[in-house]
Amino acid sequence: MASNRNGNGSIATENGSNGLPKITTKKSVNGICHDDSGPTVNAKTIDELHSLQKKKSAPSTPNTGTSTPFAQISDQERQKLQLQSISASLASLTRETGPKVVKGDPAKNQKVDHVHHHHVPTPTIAVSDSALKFTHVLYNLSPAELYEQAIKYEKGSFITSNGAMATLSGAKTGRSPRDKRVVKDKVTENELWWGKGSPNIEMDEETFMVNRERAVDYLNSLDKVFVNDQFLNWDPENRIKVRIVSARAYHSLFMHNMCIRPSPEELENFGTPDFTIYNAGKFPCNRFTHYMTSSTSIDLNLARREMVILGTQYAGEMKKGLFSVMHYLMPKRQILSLHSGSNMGKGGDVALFFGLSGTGKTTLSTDHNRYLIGDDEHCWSENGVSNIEGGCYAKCIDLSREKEPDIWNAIRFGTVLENVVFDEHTREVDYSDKSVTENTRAAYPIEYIPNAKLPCVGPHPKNVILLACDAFGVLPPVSKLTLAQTMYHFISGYTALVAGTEDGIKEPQATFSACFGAAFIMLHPTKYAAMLAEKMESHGATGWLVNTGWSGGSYGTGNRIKLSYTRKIIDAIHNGSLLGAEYKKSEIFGLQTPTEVEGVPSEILDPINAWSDKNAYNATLLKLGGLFKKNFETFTNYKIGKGDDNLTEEILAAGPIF
Ligand SMILES: Nc1ncnc2c1ncn2[C@@H]1O[C@H](COP(=O)(O)OP(=O)(O)OP(=O)(O)O)[C@@H](O)[C@H]1O
Ligand SMILES: O=C([O-])CC(=O)C(=O)O
Ligand SMILES: [Ca+2]
Ligand SMILES: [Mn+2]
Repeated sequence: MASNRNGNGSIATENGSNGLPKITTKKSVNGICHDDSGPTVNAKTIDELHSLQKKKSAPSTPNTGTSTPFAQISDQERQKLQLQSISASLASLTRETGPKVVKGDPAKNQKVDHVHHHHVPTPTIAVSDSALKFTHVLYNLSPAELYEQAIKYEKGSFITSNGAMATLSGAKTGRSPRDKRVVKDKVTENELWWGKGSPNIEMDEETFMVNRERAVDYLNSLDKVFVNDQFLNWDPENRIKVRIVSARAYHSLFMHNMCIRPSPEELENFGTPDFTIYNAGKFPCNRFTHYMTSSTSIDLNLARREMVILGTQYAGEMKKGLFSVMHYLMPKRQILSLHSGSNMGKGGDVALFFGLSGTGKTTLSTDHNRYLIGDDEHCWSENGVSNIEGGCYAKCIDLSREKEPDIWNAIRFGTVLENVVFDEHTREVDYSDKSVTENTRAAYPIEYIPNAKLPCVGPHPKNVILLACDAFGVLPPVSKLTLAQTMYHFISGYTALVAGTEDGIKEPQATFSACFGAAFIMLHPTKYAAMLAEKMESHGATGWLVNTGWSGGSYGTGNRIKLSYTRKIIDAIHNGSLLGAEYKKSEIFGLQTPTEVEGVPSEILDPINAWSDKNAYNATLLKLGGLFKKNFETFTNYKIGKGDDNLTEEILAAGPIF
């Protein structure tokens, strides 16, 4: 039983007189007793040990060349300018002083030496508590740092078994389109789309400033705020610099993942942002303020290049708010902004996937056999397509490893998992659980998808796929479109909205949303449609309508078309085989429907065959046709494109006829 550690030479045992091992210690050479002989730690105190654990981040890239305005300045000077810029973002516009802005975590109790504060001698009467206060800025933290912040300070933040960070977005688990307002001024009054059908609900400049000050005051009242400086758009000529000021590590990590991440060098030379978001999250707007109809307000001021968020913590609001900004800025440069996914085949063929929320943009653009350019927001310029974002935002309700392996594997360290339910002990996520919401989401950097195309740009699209999740179950699983039909369906933007993404919608229902994203467009839909028609025509792209919704009956009776069938249909579009298939023309909608698609049962290709009640099918088809017609009435007075009226007339004739 006696143990021997003679190999170490410090303790030897032998049986003593009482039967117990007798402990003898071997005298060491210098007379000092060691309890181990391994290498010792290079610290004399615990504090010293802790300081050894963290080494300074790699210093910013060496200053070579003189091309940048910052090239000649010292590190200290650059830090000062950066802090000055953030301080300017956070400055109150109604008070002359405060808060003082300092970089770093307040919990670390560092000495506040590099304070930036304009030293205007102020009469004592103007001194306020807010002027005396420090706001700590957590600037472009890393995912690991943001995890620690979230877990320490934000209730509902947990690490799941796959390494992702689970968070709760609070009372709002989807966007609030009825609370999104745009400042109507001399310029935007004429430039933007206002009135019926438009997402742009007006507010005035004065009210915007009231809300802005409310958000800034709230953010400054906190011990610390998060600031992200990042980019939008992978097209280097049309890149936009954005700054996001927020109250939560969750929001900072979400935007870290969703926007394009600057390199350390790009961050050094960031300068002044082109657009700033003030996200006050849970802090509500004031119902006594003009225009406010709830405690939530998302306010866009294009002249000031600012957005204010009050009373919602749903992170998608920031992503889609910036998308609206791009829908304004890009068309001014003759660039088309698109609510679409995009991927590219090995041979360089690019496809666009349009569709409203939940129709399959992310699911179908994430394709193991193709390069992912992006899953949700793109630009189409003279040079081809470019992703606006640096990450993906996938729905994860009922997510399965088998059906969506790349998305499944992208959920790991660094990924934000919104509103999912997990086992309290194992921390394994149950993707089928809708207890918090149906709209559970994963936000991950695009490089988490193994075949992401980096940089996220590609040549001109060959196929333009319009996705509709038809809850009526009467649209064919796939049809080939003429250019006029493509425009008709693009302007209509039909789907059966799947529950959850827009706050308050619980059941699928037929929805029309112009350009497959009326909630985000800023100009009249026909402006985007004309640009799309022009681009598709000059680059010879083919339009397709794919129903990712119901077959064999409406929602409730039929079933959603199997994802594996839809994937086969998409494959046949990509590889060109569907272009040469045999087609027949459908009733009412006049859609060209193939009679065969490899890997898909032919009886579902003509939807009537999948319905047992043919009369019900015909009645439902007519009903949907009527809804399309009625929706299109608002567009009949608009002309599309320049020159003659041919395209406009063709588009009007490309809808259902009965
Ligand atoms: N036949 C099908 N085709 C596509 N998606 C399907 C199909 N059947 C079921 N689904 C499911 O529908 C959902 C499609 O959601 P997806 O995230 O792709 O939407 P999205 O168009 O990207 O929306 P958003 O703009 O809100 O991000 C996924 O959960 C997917 O698993
Ligand atoms: O904005 C969101 O919350 C999700 C999304 O992508 C969309 O609705 O199109
Ligand atoms: Ca998506
Ligand atoms: Mn989207």
